[in-house]
Amino acid sequence: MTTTIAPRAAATAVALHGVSRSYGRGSTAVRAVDQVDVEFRRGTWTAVMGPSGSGKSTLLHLAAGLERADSGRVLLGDTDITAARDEELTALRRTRIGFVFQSFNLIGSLTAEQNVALPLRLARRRPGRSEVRAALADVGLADRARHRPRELSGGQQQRVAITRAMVTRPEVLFADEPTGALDSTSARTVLDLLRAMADNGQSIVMVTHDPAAAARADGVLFLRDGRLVDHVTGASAREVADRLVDLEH
Ligand SMILES: Nc1ncnc2c1ncn2[C@@H]1O[C@H](COP(=O)(O)OP(=O)(O)OP(=O)(O)O)[C@@H](O)[C@H]1O
Repeated sequence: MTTTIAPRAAATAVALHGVSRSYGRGSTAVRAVDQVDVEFRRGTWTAVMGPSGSGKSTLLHLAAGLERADSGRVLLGDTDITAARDEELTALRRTRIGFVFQSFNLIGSLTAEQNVALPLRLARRRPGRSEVRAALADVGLADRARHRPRELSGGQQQRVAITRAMVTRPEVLFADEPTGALDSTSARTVLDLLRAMADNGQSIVMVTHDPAAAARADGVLFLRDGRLVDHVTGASAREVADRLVDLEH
């Protein structure tokens, strides 16, 4: 009989070890992320919060391989992405990572289904229309497949953007303020979708300013001045808001 022991890294979707990133030089240098150690566990949804300029977006970009660390190591599963060459990083971002933005970043001249099919085309896969339609139907947009972004509400556009990010079945979905441009009803629809995805085992890392959004995640990390200062699980929106106010003073 063979016993398979899962490697330790299998439980970790993304890990940052001693990661730092500065911008500028000399007296104007800013240490946006300062010696951060964190592990994002597979199948969990983590919110990243902190005052403005605390390094949230930089941390997200480093974890997603959109920016390179000055020092330290970033591991996606057991792949050290800090050691990856540019073309490896590009390939990895196309296949193993999904990213959604506050401003949706859909291509205005393409329909919803063409936007969703794009990552498959970039990964040189011929997208089947039924696969794309089914993915849109899963997020309640079966009847919007032929619409262009300007013909969709903000919440619908963000659901298309999430579907596009997920179509390659990435190991981790990164989201930078995914509800920042939405009214509260649309925001709730998007958060419900992210919650359902996490409940299905999707790893999600999300930057947000909204305590109500953070409270939907499994855990919340708090940054201040580029450093990780706290981690809470099971906190209510009020508790998250209170913690944030503490950090801003
Ligand atoms: N490309 C850049 N060039 C120079 N400085 C930068 C750059 N990107 C970020 N910074 C600086 O790094 C620090 C962290 O920025 P970052 O955008 O990561 O913070 P944040 O917590 O996401 O902020 P916000 O909540 O306002 O979006 C800030 O002081 C910012 O001015």
